[in-house]
This record gives sequence, structure tokens and C-alpha cells, in this order.
Amino acid sequence: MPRFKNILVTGGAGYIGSHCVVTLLEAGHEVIAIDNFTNSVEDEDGSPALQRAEKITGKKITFYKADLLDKPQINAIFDKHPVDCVIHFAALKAVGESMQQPLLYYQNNLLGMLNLLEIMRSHNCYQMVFSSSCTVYGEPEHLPITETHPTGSITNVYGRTKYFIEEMLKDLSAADDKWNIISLRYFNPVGAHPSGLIGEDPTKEFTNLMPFLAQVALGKKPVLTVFGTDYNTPDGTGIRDYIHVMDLASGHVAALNLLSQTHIRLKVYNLGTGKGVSVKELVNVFERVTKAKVPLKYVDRRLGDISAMWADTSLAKEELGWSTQLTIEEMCTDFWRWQTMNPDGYPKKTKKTEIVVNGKS
Ligand SMILES: O=c1ccn([C@@H]2O[C@H](COP(=O)(O)OP(=O)(O)O[C@H]3O[C@H](CO)[C@@H](O)[C@H](O)[C@H]3O)[C@@H](O)[C@H]2O)c(=O)[nH]1
Repeated sequence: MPRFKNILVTGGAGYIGSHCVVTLLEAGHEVIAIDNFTNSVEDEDGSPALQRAEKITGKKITFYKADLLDKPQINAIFDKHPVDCVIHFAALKAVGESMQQPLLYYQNNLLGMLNLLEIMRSHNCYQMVFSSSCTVYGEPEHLPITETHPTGSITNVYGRTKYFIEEMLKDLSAADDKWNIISLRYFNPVGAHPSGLIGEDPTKEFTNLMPFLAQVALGKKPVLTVFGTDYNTPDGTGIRDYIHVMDLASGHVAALNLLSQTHIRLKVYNLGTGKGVSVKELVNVFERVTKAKVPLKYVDRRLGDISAMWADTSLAKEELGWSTQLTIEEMCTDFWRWQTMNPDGYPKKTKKTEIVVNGKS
């Protein structure tokens, strides 16, 4: 039995959250998941992703539809359950939307975090894994990117919320040594659980490469737009460090293990593979393993995109004892399995039709 038993997972019904819940259950943790369904799918019985996570693992999940901005509601959940550690995924994450609605992003991501930290403290819970992003590095000054690379020169509001939260965590852990926090900087999570039962189902527009690619391969969108062919990279297209979501999930279990054994106050780790893959390379692998055809259209660079980014993964290997196991082929195969088994994503909540008889319902 792991030393941390009860793990509260915020954003547990989301893409990364639900995969992480599966891995946590398999590692023997009890999971209390919360989600407000802003970025995840809700059906008549709650979260289809979490119902399927229960099916995959044969274990039960305690779930609440709850919002971090509703302090009394979150407080009541902490009153009810003895939480040993929190994994905090819940956040708004659409880069474009964040530029249009900065206050919404600051309120949701920053205030949500503040509420959570205050409630944790009042319940004597000081252990947290925070879902951060390689976006905090901005335009890389060197590659691969180590955790000591400068942070903060970010061009979008979403990224700044991650950066501000990391700064907040620094101040908090410096002021009070009871806190024990790991911030995980994700590179580009893709793929899906190998069962094909859970995967990424964006509730907003498809803007990320892999979900868009799969929509084109399914014939739901006519063409994949490749943003930029004149980057200073071998084939001219942008390079990213794509990481399988199941590897990412196991990184969280490794972080929990470290927190349960050592008082580290605050540490940050990159979660990536250490390998850069270009847009063209990813499309080629996807077409090869799925046998699907992806028509391409080359256009100018997307505003705010950086040219190339991949992680130095040595710190996570050394201190978390974690490294990725899954290949780019597996990322594509697993994503495609999820997408072909669920071409419309999860079953969505349907509004009950009201029957009106003689003006009365
Ligand atoms: O239709 C598309 C979509 C993307 N790309 C390119 O594909 C690469 C990856 O793009 P995307 O999947 O959108 O990821 P990023 O732009 O790297 O941003 C992701 O990764 C960041 C770092 O973790 C997070 O901050 C963001 O939330 C997340 O969207 C980039 O070179 C894009 O220019 C295309 O060519 N066509």
C-alpha cells in the first residue's frame, strides 16, 4: 500500500486527469476526483471518462462535480475526506481564449489555486503535485531545456498563469516549511490509454496538433494546416517533445512517491521524452502506423509559436527514478485507437426534451 493513501485529483475528468486517475488506482491509491466540467465531458451519470477509468481498473472513484471557485463546496469535500496529497490539474488551458479573456484565466487559474492552497492548509494537508507546463520557459535560450532555464518571458496569458502559480508556490514554500510540493512541467502530452476507452475529447475548438490530425484522418476535417515551413529546423516545421499521456501519468505516481519519502519543500521537474519531433515527422509516423491519409496545407507560422522545444530529462530520471517508455509510434497508434473507437468522443449529456401539453409542461 502506498504511503499516501487518499489523493484528491482536481480536474480529474479531463484528458490528463483521467489517465492519471487510472495510473493512481493501479498503484493502489484511493482517488477523490473533482471537476467542474468546463474542459471535460459530462453525461447523465457524471463523468464518462471516470466511469471508464473504473471499468479499466475495476476500482471505485469518489467523484464530486465541484468548482475551485466555490470555497464552501471544496471545504466540505476536505471535511469529509482525509486527503494525504492533492494533484492539481484543474485549469483553463486554451492559449487563444486566454488572450481574449485574461480576467477569466486569472480568476479561474490563480484564484482557484489560492482557494485550494488555503483549504489544504486549514485541513493540515501540505503535499501537492502541480500541473505546470514547458510554456513557462518561453522561447528557449538553449536546447535541451533544463529546469534551470530562465522562466517568465511568456507571450500568452494561459502560460503566464502557470508561471505566476509557480512563483506563488516558491513564496509559499519559502515562508512555511510544512509545504512539500512538486511542479511538473509537461511538454506536449498526446496519445491515449491503450484500451481505447479514454482519451482526449476537447470540449472547445481543436487547436492542438494530434487531435486535429486525427480529425483529418477520420475525414471530419478536410485538411491539416501546417503552421510554418521556414523554421530553423531540419525540415522547416516546428519541433516539440511529444510525450505519451500514460508516461506522463506514471510521472505523477513517481512524484507522489518522492513526496511521501522526502521533505523537499518545492521542486520542479520536466516531464518529456528528451526527443524533438517535427510536425512533418509526426504526420509521417501517424500516416504509417494508422494507414490513414492526412492531406496537408502549408501556411505561415502561427502567431506566438516557438520554433523548437524539447526537454532535458536527466533530473526527473535521477531524482524521480522516472523516464518515458512509450514511442512516438505508440502515441499515434493509441490516439488513433481511441479516436476510431470514439469518433465523436465521449457520449455527451443530452438535454431532456420537455413535453408540452396544452401550454403546461
Ligand atoms: O493545426 C495545427 C496545430 C499545430 N501545429 C503545429 O504543431 C506543433 C504543436 O502544436 P500544439 O499541439 O498546438 O502544441 P503547442 O503549440 O506546443 O502548445 C501546447 O504545448 C504548450 C506547452 O506545453 C502548452 O502550453 C499549450 O497549452 C499546448 O497547447 C506546433 O509546431 C504547431 O505550430 C500545426 O502545424 N497545425
